[in-house]
Amino acid sequence: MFLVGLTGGIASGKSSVLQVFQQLGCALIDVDVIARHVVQPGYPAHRRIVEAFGTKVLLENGDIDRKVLGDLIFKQPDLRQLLNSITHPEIRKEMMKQTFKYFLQGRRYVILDIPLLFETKKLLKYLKHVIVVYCNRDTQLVRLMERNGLSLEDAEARIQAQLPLKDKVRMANHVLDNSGRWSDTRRQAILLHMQLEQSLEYLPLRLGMLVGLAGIASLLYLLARCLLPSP
Ligand SMILES: Nc1ncnc2c1ncn2[C@@H]1O[C@H](COP(=O)(O)OP(=O)(O)OP(=O)(O)O)[C@@H](O)[C@H]1O
Repeated sequence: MFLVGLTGGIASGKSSVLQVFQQLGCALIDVDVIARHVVQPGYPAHRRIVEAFGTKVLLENGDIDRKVLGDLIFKQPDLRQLLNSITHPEIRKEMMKQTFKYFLQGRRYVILDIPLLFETKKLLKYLKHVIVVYCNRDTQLVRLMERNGLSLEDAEARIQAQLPLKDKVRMANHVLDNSGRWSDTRRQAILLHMQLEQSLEYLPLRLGMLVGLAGIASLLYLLARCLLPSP
């Protein structure tokens, strides 16, 4: 099995593209979903966030108020770092669990949806391929304003807070251009899936695992022969 990162810019079309991969039956790990999961009440990250930021970041039902927390960290990088230091280790643990589950299922590749892959860089070393969902800046701006009901100024500020999409494109192995019609993007995603599914890059890890298991089985057999009395 090998890991494929999927990233892009805000409102560039990552979630839409992921839905195509999902419809094709691909194994997906959605880092945003995990990030929401690990801060639910009762989880260690929830307790540590309340200790660090106070009860003002809580909704009445005890959930984290993502809007309040998001506004807080958007303007203060040191608070963003503090939040990351609480949530990232928990997110990584859950990602490893899900990756292992897919490995046991015999999947050839797994797509990890990591919106800020190039900004944080932490997971890059584990990825065999990186897909960037690109769209030109004007299209991105319009889609973001429409989807989030933002003013031009606010939408620009949010795009500005991320690495420019053009730089991400330069660091990608595969670029899905989502500037045009959705049917074009969908076709690009299907072709890429076929290419990844046919790749033999899943073999080294699978063979390594088989060799490892065969080694352990032989060792157990030899041990049993030495330790058990012969008939
Ligand atoms: N090719 C397309 N044509 C028209 N609209 C599109 C196209 N692709 C995506 N959209 C729309 O653009 C918006 C942003 O797309 P999407 O939510 O998939 O982006 P995203 O990269 O996941 O965003 P974010 O990271 O901000 O959550 C959505 O409203 C989506 O319906």
